Amino acid sequence: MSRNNVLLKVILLGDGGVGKSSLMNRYVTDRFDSQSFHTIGVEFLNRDLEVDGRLVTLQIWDTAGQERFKSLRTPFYRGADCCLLTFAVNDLQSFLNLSCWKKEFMLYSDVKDPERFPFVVLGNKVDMEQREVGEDEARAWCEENGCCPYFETSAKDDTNVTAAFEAAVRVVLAAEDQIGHALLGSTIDLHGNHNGFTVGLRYSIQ
Ligand SMILES: Nc1nc2c(ncn2[C@@H]2O[C@H](COP(=O)(O)OP(=O)(O)OP(=O)(O)O)[C@@H](O)[C@H]2O)c(=O)[nH]1
Ligand SMILES: [Mg+2]
Repeated sequence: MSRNNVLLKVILLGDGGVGKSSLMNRYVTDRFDSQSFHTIGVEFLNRDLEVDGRLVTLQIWDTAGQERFKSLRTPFYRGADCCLLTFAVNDLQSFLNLSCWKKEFMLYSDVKDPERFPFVVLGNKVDMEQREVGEDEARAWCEENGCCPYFETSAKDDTNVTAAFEAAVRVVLAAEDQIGHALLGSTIDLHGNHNGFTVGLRYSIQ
């Protein structure tokens, strides 16, 4: 891949257990683990892709959703190009908490243009029969919050996972085309073996 790739940082936020790590792992490694581990701190993985003829390295930052790890995740919000607000459709509280996640992101990310910052909302675990959040309800929240794109996903069944990450790329590229944001390929070496890292550990969800 050319050295002039665009490097985009997207960050997954949402309550513990909604499936952030599972979505990232499904997208990057095409695997799903039903016995997942809570994330502690942050992890990231890179995936190269082509969207609408543009080569992109998507750097996906996966954060710990549990409240007690707040101080470990917030330092990594800066520099994000898009925020993927995630809830689980079978967990009403995780949906109600989307506003808190958005606020936390805005507080710590220090984005230059808060009104225009791109968010994408993911309603995960659509494979589950017991829903607590309807699609209409979720879409209404997105409408009221900057008309952000909404995707109903399943990391387990691989439903809409690629579509959601590609949508994140599209909204960032569209916004950057408008403001002439700098390409980062010349400042970061993406050609080594540094395809991801972990800050912290994981532990088993009981
Ligand atoms: N049925 C179903 N289960 C899922 C799905 N995505 C994740 N899970 C399960 O939900 C649990 C939590 O998933 P994680 O990906 O670890 O959740 P997380 O949001 O990363 O949680 P934290 O790291 O604590 O913030 C695990 O048991 C996963 O296997 C999905 O789409 N469908
Ligand atoms: Mg996790």
